[in-house]
Amino acid sequence: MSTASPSSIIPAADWQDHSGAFQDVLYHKAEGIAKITINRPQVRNAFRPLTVKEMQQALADARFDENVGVIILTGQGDLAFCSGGDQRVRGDSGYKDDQGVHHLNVLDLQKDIRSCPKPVIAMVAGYAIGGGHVLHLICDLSIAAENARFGQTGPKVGSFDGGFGASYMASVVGQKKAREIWFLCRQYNAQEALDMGLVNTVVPLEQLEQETVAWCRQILEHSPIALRMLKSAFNAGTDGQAGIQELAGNSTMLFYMTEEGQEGRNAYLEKRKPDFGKFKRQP
Ligand SMILES: CC(C)(COP(=O)(O)OP(=O)(O)OC[C@H]1O[C@@H](n2cnc3c(N)ncnc32)[C@H](O)[C@@H]1OP(=O)(O)O)[C@@H](O)C(=O)NCCC(=O)NCCSC(=O)CCC(=O)c1ccccc1C(=O)O
Repeated sequence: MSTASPSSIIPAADWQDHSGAFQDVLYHKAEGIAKITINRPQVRNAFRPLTVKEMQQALADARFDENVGVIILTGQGDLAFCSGGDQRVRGDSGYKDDQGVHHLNVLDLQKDIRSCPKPVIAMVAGYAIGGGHVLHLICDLSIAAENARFGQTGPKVGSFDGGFGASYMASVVGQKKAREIWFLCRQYNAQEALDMGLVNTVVPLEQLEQETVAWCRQILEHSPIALRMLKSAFNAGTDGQAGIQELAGNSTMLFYMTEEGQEGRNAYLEKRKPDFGKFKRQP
């Protein structure tokens, strides 16, 4: 079983361990909150293909667990949220797994986070750099500790994220700032990140989880369907056809839940003509 290294962040919930056989990830649940923690502090929580695969598995579990309403994504320890792809296993066309197969599977994880119908909150202590910065960026909310530092390194290390990392970043911080972040590869402190709208709030390191869990508890008081619709509505504006598909899929789900939608199914199964005449045409 995975173990956690010491941290000065005060635990804020009675977390139950669901890490199972995960090697690179810790996975906990409490009070309707799922917490996915990248557990590779020795490399500032850089991800390798296995890390990403386990994060996808944990995220899928959280998505399909009816008792979970909100998901926290974080990194183990005080020093880093995530420092991006593990450069030690970077091959010539992606990141190598134990079999030597090359992956860029963090792109799949990004899509999973965007399309998860539950709010995903990045809880950031220390560095969120490179692909790690993109991970926090694409979360619905980001809560930063005072020691958080943000930035891209792609053009320095021979990489770039031309997907969410470019266009979605520009929609969050503006075109000029996004180009500055990528072209100059500077690091930004938590206050600077707050000022440019990259994070929602900044708190002392020790209080990071308390604040994040307080936000989760407040979200959990609210309508799951309203939250789901809002997330997909926000994504529809930024995530292209995939974003529109999510919003449309949620509309279909809501229609299935109506008597009118069910009349079509029932009529088919009962081999009769559907009676849609009994339903009002709303103005
Ligand atoms: C994060 C740092 C700024 C932290 O600095 P510091 O606190 O001084 O610690 P260090 O002494 O540098 O690091 C400690 C220890 O960790 C190792 N380490 C840190 N980061 C990595 C890493 N990313 N890979 C491998 N190892 C790492 C470091 O070497 C040290 O080990 P020792 O054994 O003690 O030497 C600083 O560490 C730093 O700048 N790190 C590198 C950041 C970086 O450039 N990351 C990669 C960016 S590229 C990327 O993430 C691509 C991701 C991707 O898969 C992708 C693919 C396709 C499209 C888009 C993407 C995408 O961007 O998402």
